[in-house]
Amino acid sequence: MNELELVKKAYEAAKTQYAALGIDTDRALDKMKDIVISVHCWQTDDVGGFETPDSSLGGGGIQVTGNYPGKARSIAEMRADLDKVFELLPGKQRLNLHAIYGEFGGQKVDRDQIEVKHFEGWIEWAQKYQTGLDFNATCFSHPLADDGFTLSSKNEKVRKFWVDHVKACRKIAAEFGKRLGTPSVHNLWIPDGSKDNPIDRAGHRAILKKSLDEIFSVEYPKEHLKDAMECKLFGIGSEAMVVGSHEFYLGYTISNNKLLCLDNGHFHPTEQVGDKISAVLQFLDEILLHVTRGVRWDSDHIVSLNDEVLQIAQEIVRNNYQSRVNIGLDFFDGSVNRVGAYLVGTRATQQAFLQALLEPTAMLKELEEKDRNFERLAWLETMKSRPFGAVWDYYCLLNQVPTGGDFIKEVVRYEEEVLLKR
Ligand SMILES: C[C@H](O)[C@H](O)[C@@H](O)C(=O)CO
Ligand SMILES: [Mn+2]
Repeated sequence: MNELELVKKAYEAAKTQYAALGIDTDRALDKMKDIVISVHCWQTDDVGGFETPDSSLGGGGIQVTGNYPGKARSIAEMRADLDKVFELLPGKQRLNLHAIYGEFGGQKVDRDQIEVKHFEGWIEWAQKYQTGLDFNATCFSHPLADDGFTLSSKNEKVRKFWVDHVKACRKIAAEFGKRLGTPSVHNLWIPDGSKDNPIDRAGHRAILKKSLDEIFSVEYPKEHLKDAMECKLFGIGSEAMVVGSHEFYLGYTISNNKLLCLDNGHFHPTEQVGDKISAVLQFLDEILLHVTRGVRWDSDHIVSLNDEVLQIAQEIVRNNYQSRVNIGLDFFDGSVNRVGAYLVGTRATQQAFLQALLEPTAMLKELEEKDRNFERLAWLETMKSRPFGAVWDYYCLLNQVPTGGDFIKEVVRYEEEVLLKR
């Protein structure tokens, strides 16, 4: 029997096993179409950007470690890597850009001056894939971010510069949405915070609120632009206070009908974003997720199929929140093959959703409502050993991408032929 036949045969057996639990595997596979992941561009080059030839991530409380060969050194190399990633991922995904990835033609274009013309190449790239683009202001790796405050700065020149930058970014994102026919999510994360206990937390938060009000005074149609803001507990150098904390942005997004971005590396390690989704969606129309893997801190490790990610997927699927949750990724590991990093992390996220779709939710809920909680737990444990892998492989087969571990040899081949020659 060849590999193709094996995958099909295993799927048929799995389909029968799941059907016995009331789960329609074909329907689950069809529902995977609603799980569109916004793949972040910044794993290709360790969040360096291409504003100048020597650009690198600087400050902002985030860090890339590792010096594995093959980092993208230009937008052309970045697109080649992303093409490889999109070629090997099942389903149709989106791309998430940062402002530092414009094509500036060797000119110094400061952040408050960027325009849609610098991103035409990305619009073309997205048109080729018939997909959407999301966007992020880049309020770090810049001399005017060096003292730790941007939109909440008490220095009016600094504050104004960043207000203008974010305004420019929203304009670009709205144009993406308009031209590509799918709203662009613009996410705002700022590094503002303080290493030691500040006296005037309130002052900085009032300034941030004022800056946001100024930024959002320019309105765009919802079909073109969705505005998200990303909260954080602490960063390196902002251990004592982050201005844009969870409470701050939760309040702001609820009051202003915006999207809250929940990055699962941005909370105390015992807090679960999976638990927060149904809480905040009682008050917000939509949210954005940054799916990542924090190891002891907000370390942005490559996503793996762990309980945390599974809980996020389960909460979305169980509550049918697919249309209200925008799924983004946020990891950057410079210590391994970066194309491989994307494939492991994105596929793990997709697998979490497929597992969630293969759950007998109605039966589990009924057990819970009857207080039969031993049975609820026993079924949850039993589901872990159901033949999920056979359904995943079949999903890959349907999408004409490698099944099982076959993507690994393709990544290794690309490394030998392309990445190691850089
Ligand atoms: C590069 C991203 O904007 C950044 O990782 C942000 O989303 C974040 O999570 C900062 O900690
Ligand atoms: Mn993030």
